[in-house]
Amino acid sequence: MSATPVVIVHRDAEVLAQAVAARLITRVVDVQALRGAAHVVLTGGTVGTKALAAVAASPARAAVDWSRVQLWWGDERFLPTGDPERNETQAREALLDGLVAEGLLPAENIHAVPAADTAGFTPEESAEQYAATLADFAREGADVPAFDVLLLGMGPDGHIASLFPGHPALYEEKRSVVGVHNSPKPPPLRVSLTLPAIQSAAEVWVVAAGTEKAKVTHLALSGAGPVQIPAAGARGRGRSLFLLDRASASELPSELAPYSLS
Ligand SMILES: O=C(O)[C@H](O)[C@@H](O)[C@H](O)[C@H](O)COP(=O)(O)O
Repeated sequence: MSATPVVIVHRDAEVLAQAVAARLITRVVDVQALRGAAHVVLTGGTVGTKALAAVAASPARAAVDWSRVQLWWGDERFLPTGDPERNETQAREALLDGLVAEGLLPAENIHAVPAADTAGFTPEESAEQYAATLADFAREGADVPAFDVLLLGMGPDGHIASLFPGHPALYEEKRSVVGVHNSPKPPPLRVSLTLPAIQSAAEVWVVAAGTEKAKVTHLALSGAGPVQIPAAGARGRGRSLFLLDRASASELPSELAPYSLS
């Protein structure tokens, strides 16, 4: 796990989304120049979805070889296929369906978490199926693919993916994916990558905006434990980034974001 996250603060949520999009395109282009294929883990939430829309609108997206990008999700809301509240549906609308329609992204590169109408009746069944698909693409000896970049939104309580403060999923050490019940953020049933799966990624980027995230951003960056503040466990093997707007960074002491705050 990488040590100290790098904090980058942008003027507002709009600029943040544009900057995340530019950074994502560049990261995928760099990975593809080295290895050809890239594994990208998407997030639900406002900034994450806005960033995908910004990728869709960017002429630089043509620099990516989408046929060699495998797309995953860090978590999913356990709802039927096509439900507008599914993270998959929102990402498809923002970016993925357009890329597929243009013939750039093969539909089979989109690895959605199995929906409530296809996975049987429980989030656990969906989690098991998703874990099996991840394992199919894993490197030898691992249970998930070598994620090149893993995006995470962050809730005002410090949750990332569908890992909520104090929930049993945070203690999971073996499985890569778990079913989640009683989520405080609707809907109550969800499916989530676990911390070990998240922390196996080469790069983990937390994207957050708004004053309601300011307190928890500070806690996540100042030594809190991941059971109390899951975002404190948002660390990649190589690099961890907190990509923020000024509002969410407003309670950070200047030593945590020395150059970006105005
Ligand atoms: O399915 C979800 O709801 C998430 O993936 C969740 O972890 C989200 O990313 C955060 O709650 C931030 O969401 P906002 O950016 O909308 O606050």
